[in-house]
Amino acid sequence: MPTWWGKFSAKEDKKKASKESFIDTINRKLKITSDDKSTSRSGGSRRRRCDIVSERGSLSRVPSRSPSPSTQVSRCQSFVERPNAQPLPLPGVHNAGVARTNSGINASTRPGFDRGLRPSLILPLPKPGQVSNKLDPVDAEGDFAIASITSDSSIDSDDPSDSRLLSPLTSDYENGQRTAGNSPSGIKHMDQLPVVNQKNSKEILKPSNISFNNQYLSTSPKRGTLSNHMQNLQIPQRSAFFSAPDSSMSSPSRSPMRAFGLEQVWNSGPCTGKPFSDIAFLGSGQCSSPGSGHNSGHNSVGGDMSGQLFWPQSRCSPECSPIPSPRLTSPGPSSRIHSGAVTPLHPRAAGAAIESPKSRPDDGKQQSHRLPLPPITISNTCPFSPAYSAATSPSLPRSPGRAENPTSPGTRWKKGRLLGRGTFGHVYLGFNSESGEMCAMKEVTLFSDDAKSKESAQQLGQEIMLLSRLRHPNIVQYYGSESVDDKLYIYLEYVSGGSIYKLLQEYGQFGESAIRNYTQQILSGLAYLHAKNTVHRDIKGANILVDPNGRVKLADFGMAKHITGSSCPLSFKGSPYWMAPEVIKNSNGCNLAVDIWSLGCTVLEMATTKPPWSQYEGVAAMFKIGNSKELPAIPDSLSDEGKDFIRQCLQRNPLHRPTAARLLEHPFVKNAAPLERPIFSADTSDPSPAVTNAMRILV
Ligand SMILES: Nc1ncnc2c1ncn2[C@@H]1O[C@H](COP(=O)(O)OP(=O)(O)OP(=O)(O)O)[C@@H](O)[C@H]1O
Repeated sequence: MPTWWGKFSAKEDKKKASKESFIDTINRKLKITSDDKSTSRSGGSRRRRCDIVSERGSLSRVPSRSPSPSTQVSRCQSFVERPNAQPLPLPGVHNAGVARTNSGINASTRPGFDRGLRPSLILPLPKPGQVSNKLDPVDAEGDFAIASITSDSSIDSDDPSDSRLLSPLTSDYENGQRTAGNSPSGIKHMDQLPVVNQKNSKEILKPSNISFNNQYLSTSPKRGTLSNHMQNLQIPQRSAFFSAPDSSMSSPSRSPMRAFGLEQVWNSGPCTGKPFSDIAFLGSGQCSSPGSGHNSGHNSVGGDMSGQLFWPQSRCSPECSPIPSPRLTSPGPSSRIHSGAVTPLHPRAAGAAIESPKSRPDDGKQQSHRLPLPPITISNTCPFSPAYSAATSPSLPRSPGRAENPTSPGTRWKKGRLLGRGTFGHVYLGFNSESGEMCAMKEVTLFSDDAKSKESAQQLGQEIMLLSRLRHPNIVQYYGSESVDDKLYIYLEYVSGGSIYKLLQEYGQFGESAIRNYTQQILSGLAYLHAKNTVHRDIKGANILVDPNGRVKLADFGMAKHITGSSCPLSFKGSPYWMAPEVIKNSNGCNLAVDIWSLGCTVLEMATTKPPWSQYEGVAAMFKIGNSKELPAIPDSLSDEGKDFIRQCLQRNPLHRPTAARLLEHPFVKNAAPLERPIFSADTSDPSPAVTNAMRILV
């Protein structure tokens, strides 16, 4: 006769079996080594010291940060790329340790998986001659573009194939890109990027000798010219140890939500109460505001899932927020899941960190490639003006042919205040004193003695590779890059309004009109991207920037991937709350459709300030996304069109999700009214109603 206990046990067993099944799925995907973890932890504290120094040297206001007991950082990790997976612990086993707050439990004291997760995969550093006989520009480029050691999809690194896929919209920008050139004056190709010196593990990266497994890469869209551009940059062959986003070696990234490993899942808050971690990669800032547009990078909590799978309970202002860093309290929405080791602070880190943010000394330059000139602003930049044309880019890199000011690039762009911190480094405002123009300078410090740095270099290379091929008003424009000492600078279009995430934190949820408009612009960017067979894989509020005119720009292409097949094995990448179920479950699907799911989450984020299922934490959230058949709650305040749009995006079967181009026809975005912005007439005899009203009040 069954007892109450027997019934309870049966029920529990059933639940457990369900969880185990889900966990097994994750387990197959996530395989990380404890070595990485310990490295990351030890690196974390050092990283903090570095940041302190760095922040002192910066003119930017820097948010105060409390010490984080957790230092583990990880980067996106594909499950399938971890051949030596450790078995996942069952959720129930560790639930006792679940805590949302910073418990102070650190890696060394945390019981459980650390001991069980012995390093099972130690990837060797590349040897100088390792792949010298495998030089294949196509593959090399592909490696950079795919950055996946497991993907079946081949990389179509040249754009001719892309052009065949271009929509009319795409073509406009593609043409623009080609006529203007991918390499505006002074823009540094990948072949000019710093090279990881593999000969001496202690040696700082020198621009002249960066090599990624002796393969070369060029951002040039023309393969035929690769050889002419590949003097310096060498990239890893496929499956080499530093295939950035998909590599089994985690990136030093700080952004927590992009990638994660099993260990992180189970050592995360829900399981252990482990607080959020910092990332120890030099140059990667300790942002305090998750996803905030300024000085926060986005949130980037370190790699542990505790930092990745908690929705922030408190919000921080973008700069110098008095609120404790979300790293300590929550991972922030833009966190990516990470796995693997954290780069320890390089001995030279402090020196590098204390440099003046005001300007870069020219005498330290290893290379003096001509920098791209600041963008030329052209008229009609307001996307909401009736005359706005999608084919009109607000800013274009100057013509490569311009010969003015052939001096060192450092004399043109001066590093200004800190705009934000991301996975790979700090983003500063760049100012050209000659022209008065601005850009966003992403600064990354590269060291050769750390696998994560190398992986970061590769991932940045991928981002550069992808971005340099894109030209669209709703995608942040890449201007170029250069190396200075052991730093790599990437120059991007400056988008001053910050991220959607930051705006949501500061001003609350958006009205439907703004949501429609922003969604329409995001979709335009996605339709362009998808037409080029490129999937962003990290669409979320924190990665979408807004300029003062309300123009929306997709940013942060560190997770993006160019695919040629109709589908390829999905990598476990992204930010969990925005991650499509098929990604969590690692089932086959249409890769491009993962962005559509994330877009649906982002629409919900704009409407509620939070992504769906943010009420769940850690594994529970992933379980919900991956296994539940439910739709997340859609606010009643949204119109029926809005609700339908979200439902279309959040279809669990990726094949059922409409394409971005199709969604542009959805009434929710098709009927989007341009945001009103009063344009004052120069004729003072006819003041606008707003001015009249203000004068009336004053009188
Ligand atoms: N073009 C830009 N204009 C203005 N601010 C920017 C720009 N690019 C980045 N930022 C700021 O810097 C922060 C970090 O940038 P970004 O997200 O590109 O870095 P990342 O290292 O790729 O981040 P992640 O941690 O998501 O990988 C952003 O949140 C934003 O605040």
